[in-house]
Amino acid sequence: MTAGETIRGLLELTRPINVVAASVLTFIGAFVAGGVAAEPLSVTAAIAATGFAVGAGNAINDYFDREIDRINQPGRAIPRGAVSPRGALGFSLVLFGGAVGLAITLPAAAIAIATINLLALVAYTEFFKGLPGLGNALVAYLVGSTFLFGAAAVGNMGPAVVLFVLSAIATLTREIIKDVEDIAGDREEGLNTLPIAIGERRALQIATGLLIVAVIASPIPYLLEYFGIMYLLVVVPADAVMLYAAVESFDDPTAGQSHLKYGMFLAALAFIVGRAAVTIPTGG
Ligand SMILES: CC(C)=CCC/C(C)=C/CC/C(C)=C/CC/C(C)=C/COC[C@H](O)COP(=O)(O)O
Ligand SMILES: CC(C)=CCC/C(C)=C/CC/C(C)=C/CC/C(C)=C/COP(=O)(O)OP(=O)(O)O
Ligand SMILES: [Mg+2]
Repeated sequence: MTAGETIRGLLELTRPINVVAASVLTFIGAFVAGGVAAEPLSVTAAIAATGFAVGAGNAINDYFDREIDRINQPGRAIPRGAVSPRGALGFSLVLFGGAVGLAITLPAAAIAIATINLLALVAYTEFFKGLPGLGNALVAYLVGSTFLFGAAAVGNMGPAVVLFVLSAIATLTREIIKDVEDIAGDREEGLNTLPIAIGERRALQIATGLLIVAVIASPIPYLLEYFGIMYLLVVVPADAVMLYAAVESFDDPTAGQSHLKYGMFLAALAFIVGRAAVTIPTGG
């Protein structure tokens, strides 16, 4: 294995797209709280802390999942031999250290969220992933919490709560679909995920029902005047993509979970566009 292949493998472990996406969500949390200009250093530290934390969480997940991934995802960095298990674990611990070093510079509420999240990231794969729905709910909380984390960094968490709920529900839907996709390896490893516990079709029905709730609730940020009409013009297509992806997952969970992620990214863009177009003063 060359040094270049190892470095590429380490980068892959972080899942850079997720690192960037989650960091953007943290920025959005601070942005909708109206505090980016007032607290640029805190916002920067929060964004960087999120990036380190997500990279660390993904890397340690692949470390703990290395046997499952030999079945489910043999092309990943550890199963294909680009990074050793010990190397992946050590890399994740360095990234966790970076997240802690940045998070402790933030206000108390942000430190509290980061502490909960960092502990959850370490505990997820070993203790929660194999519990029907609980592991999915924990990842959903983690994704949603990025909005709260960014808002807490600037001291105004109100507007971020709605974004927390919408993104957590959509993520819960996607996590259930991903468990349907991974059912073979998860069953081999004795994990009791939701599709294994209640059946694939029932799990997909629950996932789709949850997403419908989130889609119905998606106009709320506009109705609460957090976002302007531009938000609706972008979130409605995002809702359509997410609903299509959920229905698609009944026949093709791999395509469904992938397209659902695109819809979620478009919804995140709707949050940015919706807020940017608004001059409504934020409270607090
Ligand atoms: C109805 C409505 C308006 C919903 C809002 C949807 C929204 C904005 C969701 C945010 C989702 C997002 C952009 C998450 C960032 C990426 C991330 C950290 C995802 C969590 O990763 C866990 C996942 O299991 C990793 O697997 P994979 O994505 O396949 O690498
Ligand atoms: C705001 C702070 C301090 C932290 C944010 C933490 C966030 C947003 C985490 C996002 C969710 C995440 C990266 C979870 C890590 C574990 C993970 C990758 C779960 C999903 O993995 P599996 O269920 O094993 O499925 P795959 O590995 O096949 O994707
Ligand atoms: Mg995994």
